Amino acid sequence: MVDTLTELCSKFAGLMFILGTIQQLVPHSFYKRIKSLWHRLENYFYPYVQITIDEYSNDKRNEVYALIKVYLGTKSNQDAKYLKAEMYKNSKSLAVSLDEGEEVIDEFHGVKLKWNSYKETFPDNSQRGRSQLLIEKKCYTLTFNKRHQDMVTGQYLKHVMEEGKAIEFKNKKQKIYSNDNGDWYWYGKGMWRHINFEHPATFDTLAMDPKKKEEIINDLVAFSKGKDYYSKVGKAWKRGYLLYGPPGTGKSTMIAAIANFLNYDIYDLELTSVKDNSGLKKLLMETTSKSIIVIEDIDCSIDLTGKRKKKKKKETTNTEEEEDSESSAEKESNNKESGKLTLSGLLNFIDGIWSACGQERIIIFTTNHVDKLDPALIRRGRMDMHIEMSYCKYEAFKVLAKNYLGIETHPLFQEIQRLLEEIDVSPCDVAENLMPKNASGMPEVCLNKLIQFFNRAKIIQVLNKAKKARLNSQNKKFSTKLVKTCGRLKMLFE
Ligand SMILES: Nc1ncnc2c1ncn2[C@@H]1O[C@H](COP(=O)(O)OP(=O)(O)OP(=O)(O)O)[C@@H](O)[C@H]1O
Ligand SMILES: [Mg+2]
Repeated sequence: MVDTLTELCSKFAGLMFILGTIQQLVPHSFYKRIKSLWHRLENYFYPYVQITIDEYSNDKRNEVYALIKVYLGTKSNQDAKYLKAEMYKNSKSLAVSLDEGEEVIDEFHGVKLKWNSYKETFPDNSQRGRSQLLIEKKCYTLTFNKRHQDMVTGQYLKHVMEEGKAIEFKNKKQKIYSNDNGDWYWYGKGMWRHINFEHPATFDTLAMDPKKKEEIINDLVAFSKGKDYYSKVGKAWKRGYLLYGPPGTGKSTMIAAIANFLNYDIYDLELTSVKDNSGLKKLLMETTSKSIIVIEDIDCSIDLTGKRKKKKKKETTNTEEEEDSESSAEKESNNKESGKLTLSGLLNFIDGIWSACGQERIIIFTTNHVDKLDPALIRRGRMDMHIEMSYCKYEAFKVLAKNYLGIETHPLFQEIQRLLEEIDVSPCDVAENLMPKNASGMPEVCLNKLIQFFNRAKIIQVLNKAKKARLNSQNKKFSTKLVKTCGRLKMLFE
């Protein structure tokens, strides 16, 4: 097909020249007839249209050209002989593209489309007098049959752009941003500074109940594919997750796993560095789509409950929904009066009208004390999914054993399972004990070390319970003795 096309092109270029000559020799009416006949012939013999996409348009890099380049890089493997490989600054992997002079045939809905890559060089006339420089002009051409013009301009080019964007997004290096500007080694201007995000956590390495994990993954997939759904129901395309649980249970690790799963950037929002509500709004406006905004340890970041508590005292009969929304006048006076960050400012940040200034965003709060948080902050709709990160149970232990020791079963697993049912230990502690100190005797050595750790933890937990029980004891003399004994025993085991 391609050879025939090229041949036809050169023949018709010759015929165009003949037509030009005829125009000068014959009367105008006769020429018009010839021309109309010519068009019919042309459509019959050469029914093709060509679209050219230049690398630069109005002296600016043409984004369409860049996306086509990315798209054709994935199509070129079968047809083209000469390819180029380049490493871009913010890309995770090498980008392959068509070399100049190459061509690729793409197929869309059964229609064949021909792409060509060209490069022209010509002298730069603006540099008169000096040794002349050469200017390079690159472009792609897309050639297809005229009868598919609507499909190509309506659907195919849109498809190329979307695919190009998706490939570009998959290859981009993730970044983590911070508003804590005290750290000089972060890059960038404006309110956020960034560095590359290279955390290795994934859902495969995250130790937790497999059912819960699957539920979270499904939720994330539904969210990332939910563009049409969100616009259909009229909701801003964002989702809130509250991660709560004791220290070392994997809340921060989960955030890294989510970011890696979706390939999103992270905005680590340090509330103590935010001056006031308008500062928070500005920060929000500087975040991009496809990102995760994280507020870690929300319970101890800042005292956000004061104002609301006062308000709650005033109101006795309102519903929760009414409690959430302060009247705008009251809000304004609150902000002006204090000139600082308030709970209503944070609520507006999460789901006020400004929160829709970017799309496809996830907001995550983490806390060790979920009961300390203002209910308005974490109500469903704001924090859509509440995820408890709990102490390590047997299923989670198996994931850690696989990650750290590369084993899926072992005779000592039974003992470990029994102990895990009796004690509360964080995955962080289990992981620490599974880390081999040297290569000898693995994995036996590590598992035995873990069992010892569990036994110690069990005794400490029993002693702690006994200590607490003293409070309820009527016999003061006995309880004081018990506390002393517990304290001594605890010291032996810690
Ligand atoms: N569920 C888990 N799966 C895999 N590794 C975990 C898990 N929980 C903890 N770890 C390990 O323990 C370390 C600490 O975990 P992490 O920082 O995620 O805990 P956290 O819940 O955020 O704790 P904190 O409440 O103190 O912030 C991690 O580096 C990771 O190696
Ligand atoms: Mg953490």
